[in-house]
Amino acid sequence: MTMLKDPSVKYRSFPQIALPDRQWPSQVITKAPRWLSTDLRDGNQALIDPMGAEKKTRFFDLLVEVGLKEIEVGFPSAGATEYDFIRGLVDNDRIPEDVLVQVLTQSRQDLIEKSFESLAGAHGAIVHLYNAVSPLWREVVFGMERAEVRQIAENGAKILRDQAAKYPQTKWHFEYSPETFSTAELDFSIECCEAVMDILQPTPEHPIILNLPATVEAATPNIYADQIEYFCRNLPNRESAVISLHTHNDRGTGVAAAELGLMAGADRVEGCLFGNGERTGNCCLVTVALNMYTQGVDPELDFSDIDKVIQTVEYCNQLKVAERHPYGGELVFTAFSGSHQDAIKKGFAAQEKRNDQMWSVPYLPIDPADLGRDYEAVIRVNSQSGKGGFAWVIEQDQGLKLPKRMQAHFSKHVQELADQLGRELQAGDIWDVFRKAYRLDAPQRFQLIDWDEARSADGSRVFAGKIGVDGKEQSVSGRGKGLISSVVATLAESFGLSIDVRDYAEHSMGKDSNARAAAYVECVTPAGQVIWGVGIDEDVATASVRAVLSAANALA
Ligand SMILES: CC(=O)SCCNC(=O)CCNC(=O)[C@H](O)C(C)(C)COP(=O)(O)OP(=O)(O)OC[C@H]1O[C@@H](n2cnc3c(N)ncnc32)[C@H](O)[C@@H]1OP(=O)(O)O
Ligand SMILES: CC(C)C(=O)C(=O)O
Ligand SMILES: [Mg+2]
Repeated sequence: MTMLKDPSVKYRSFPQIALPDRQWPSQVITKAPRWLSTDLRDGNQALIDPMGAEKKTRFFDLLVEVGLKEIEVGFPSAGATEYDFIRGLVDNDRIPEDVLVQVLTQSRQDLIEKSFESLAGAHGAIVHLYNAVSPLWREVVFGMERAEVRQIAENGAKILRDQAAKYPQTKWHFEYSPETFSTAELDFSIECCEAVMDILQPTPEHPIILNLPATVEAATPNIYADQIEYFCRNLPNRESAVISLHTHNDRGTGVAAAELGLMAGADRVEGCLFGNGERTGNCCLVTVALNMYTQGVDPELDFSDIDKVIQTVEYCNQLKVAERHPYGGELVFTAFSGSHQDAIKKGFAAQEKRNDQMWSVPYLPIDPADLGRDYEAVIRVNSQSGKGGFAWVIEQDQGLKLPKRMQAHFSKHVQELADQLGRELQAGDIWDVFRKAYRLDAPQRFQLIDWDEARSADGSRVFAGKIGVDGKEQSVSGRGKGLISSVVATLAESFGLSIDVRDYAEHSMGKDSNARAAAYVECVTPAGQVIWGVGIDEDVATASVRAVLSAANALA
């Protein structure tokens, strides 16, 4: 088998929805929807090894901590593991007052009874009934016509109603999913939902949740939005229903579909953290929530320690969160490439200068600190990196703020090593290159031992130093207009070294009393060779003497 030249002989395009006056494209998401996590149900049913009680409990606690108020905790009729976990939550009083747990059931008497039994005694709970409604499922799975499929829903709804009456100590809520909604005829989905509503008699005060799944994502997300808007506009007694979205990610647009579905009038979103779930997964709740957050809308979910969330999710699912997963992936705030690094570095500097709260840094749609991430990993270095990146790393790692022109000079050294090693460079690698490139480690030909300075009546300065020259101490001196020029003069007079200082910069490293200073000199030889020297010392003046000697050592 190979891919077909004409796939239309095998696959049909999805038909457009007749909704010429659609309103959703001009809507904006301005508030958080109701969220439901189905990690412990849809997510769990898709795992290689479904969670046991210990993992489910950890996940449940995490969801509560993140702020989920509706949590689908399982499929109680699936077996003892599920049932016991859910009963345990109730019996051990693990469900906070403001949290509703939800369970899923097929429309079968024994399964529904088991589901109610699992939750009886909870302060409140949602029982979620589903049956597939689309033509393929009707034909292949049920072998039924429309009316018979609607009857499945009606039968289930009646059992829900009767079971709820049997356990009056719990405040029951009902959810109905016309499973495969997105591939079904809209009028038939509405017909089934209406039939269920007729039996369960929801009111605006006690509405039913109608969950409209893209069980298998089959079209572009605008089609799903059209379907949701059409459904909302044509459902009788709309005000007695909470419209819920349940998207899957088969085409990679589960999040987009949920967002457009909200614009189309939905009230609630079902999904999983980091998009676990059947096949390509459910809509990722973290992404939808943080997309909202980066538009200035409070999602009412807290991901301020996202790494902790990931740790628990990975442990419970035994699946890794991908490195490039929106917001959570290990690499999503990391730039390796030079032009991105340059822009980010400038962005941080501009942000600091502006000193206001508005976030506006190139290539970073969100402040990593809001998610509990530090800035260390924002720039990482390999052969694709540029001077801004190297300078950032050395500033973060060593507190050295290289002058702009020196960054370009240093860059050549780092690039050479990156190409040579063909791997990412760690901060330690870059610091090694720096020390070597600017001759910071002994032995060097000229080594500063001690120095002093005197001022003459004419304002000139006399540098008097003890310098180790090839390991032997030598007393030398020279006169200049300032400290640096007097050291340059000393080098010329005592060793015949001729250099011109073209640029000089210094800064303190750190703020406390142990702070050191760094000095940088850009020198030119009579032959036009450009040399950078670096000096680091507790004393700023000594740092500049060292910087000149570091340059001189390049000529030694
Ligand atoms: C889109 C979704 O995610 S739906 C949720 C899916 N999740 C799960 O299935 C996980 C938990 N499921 C289970 O543990 C089991 O499937 C159980 C306990 C629910 C049922 O087990 P079993 O009855 O042994 O098997 P199975 O699931 O194959 O049942 C298939 C039968 O249910 C029928 N069925 C399927 N869905 C429904 C439904 N929503 N309502 C009523 N009957 C249904 C099928 O038509 C089929 O009937 P048939 O035997 O007459 O052909
Ligand atoms: C049971 C339903 C809601 C489901 O998971 C789906 O259709 O994807
Ligand atoms: Mg699903």
